[in-house]
Amino acid sequence: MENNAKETVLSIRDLSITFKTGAGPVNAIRGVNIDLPRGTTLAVVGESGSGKSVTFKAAMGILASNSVVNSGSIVYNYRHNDGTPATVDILKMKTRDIRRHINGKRIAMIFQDPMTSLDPTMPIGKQIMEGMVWHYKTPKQQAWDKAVRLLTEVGIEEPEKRMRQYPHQLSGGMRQRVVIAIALACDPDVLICDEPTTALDVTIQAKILELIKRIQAERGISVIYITHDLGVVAKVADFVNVMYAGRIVEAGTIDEIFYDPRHPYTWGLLSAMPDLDTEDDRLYTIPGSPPNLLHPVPGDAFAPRNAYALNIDERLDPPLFRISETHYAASWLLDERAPKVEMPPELKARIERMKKEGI
Ligand SMILES: Nc1ncnc2c1ncn2[C@@H]1O[C@H](COP(=O)(O)OP(=O)(O)OP(=O)(O)O)[C@@H](O)[C@H]1O
Repeated sequence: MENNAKETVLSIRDLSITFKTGAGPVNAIRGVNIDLPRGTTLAVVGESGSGKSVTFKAAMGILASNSVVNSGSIVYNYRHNDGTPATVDILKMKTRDIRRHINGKRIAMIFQDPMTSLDPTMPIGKQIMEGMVWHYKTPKQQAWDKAVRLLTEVGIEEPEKRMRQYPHQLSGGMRQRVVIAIALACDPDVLICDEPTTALDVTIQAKILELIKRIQAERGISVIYITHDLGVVAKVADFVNVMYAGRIVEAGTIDEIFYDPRHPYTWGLLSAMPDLDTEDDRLYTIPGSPPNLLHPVPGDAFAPRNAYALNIDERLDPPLFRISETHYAASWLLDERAPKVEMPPELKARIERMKKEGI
């Protein structure tokens, strides 16, 4: 979690966001810290409603109009065209400027349902060219040629023909490839993928994950995956941040999170994951549901669902305890005064198996 400006492309600090609703303010993001090391893939994982999407929508200047950013910074380290390094706090920028200079140009986002991010009335080629023309005033022929190259890069055959087609003429997997081509059009250095494969069947899902992985390696870009699916995380991530009720509760490298998880919520997620080979054999489902963030959360938000909760959890939210330079978890179980608690034996056995066979 240490912030090294030289190596970190995106650094979110103390982010707090509230939504104004008829029922009162919803405290959706409650002090989030996330670092994205340059050239790596970071997965942000957690149940629905934990705040994964909202966090990164803030970085894109696309928060809903009833949102209020109470505090925090989103520091983005980039390079000008001539290679000189620059730093900007995105949260200090006007929304208009984020859309002009950041969104779709330096940081691009892919959403889960390609049908909602593609315009059904516009040919595919034009949709890929749009960003280049808007951000860089790229001449039309040049933009066309680049769009054809991008379609080839994302694995679409007969790209010239596809350029003139409409989204409904393509399969779901192809449409997601087009969405990726659009995201790459301005050569971003950060790609945010929000559940990019949930709408796809398993075989196509695997192909899209492979594609994003190849693009990440070839272009050397930094990638953020937002997902509730640890199976996806296992396939793509270098680093993992586990999110619960608007906070990061555990952060570490892929090996630290899968082989040495420390937070009972991470234990729950890993136990609830279907076996990576057999696709079934869930050990456990986390009981209950996340708290309603309309109300203040006293103490640790996970305590009511946590079989290992301590008395202190009801009163005080745990800080992030440091396990290694890259591994942190917010659980009072890590306090030196806490009783020694081990993860459930079934999970331990599963982890031992994963260690032997690879994640
Ligand atoms: N415009 C809004 N008005 C009120 N509440 C909102 C708004 N947008 C998001 N929220 C709330 O913020 C919280 C975080 O939502 P977010 O979409 O980031 O969750 P998520 O972890 O990405 O979940 P999912 O996987 O379902 O997308 C949720 O409780 C959600 O209801």
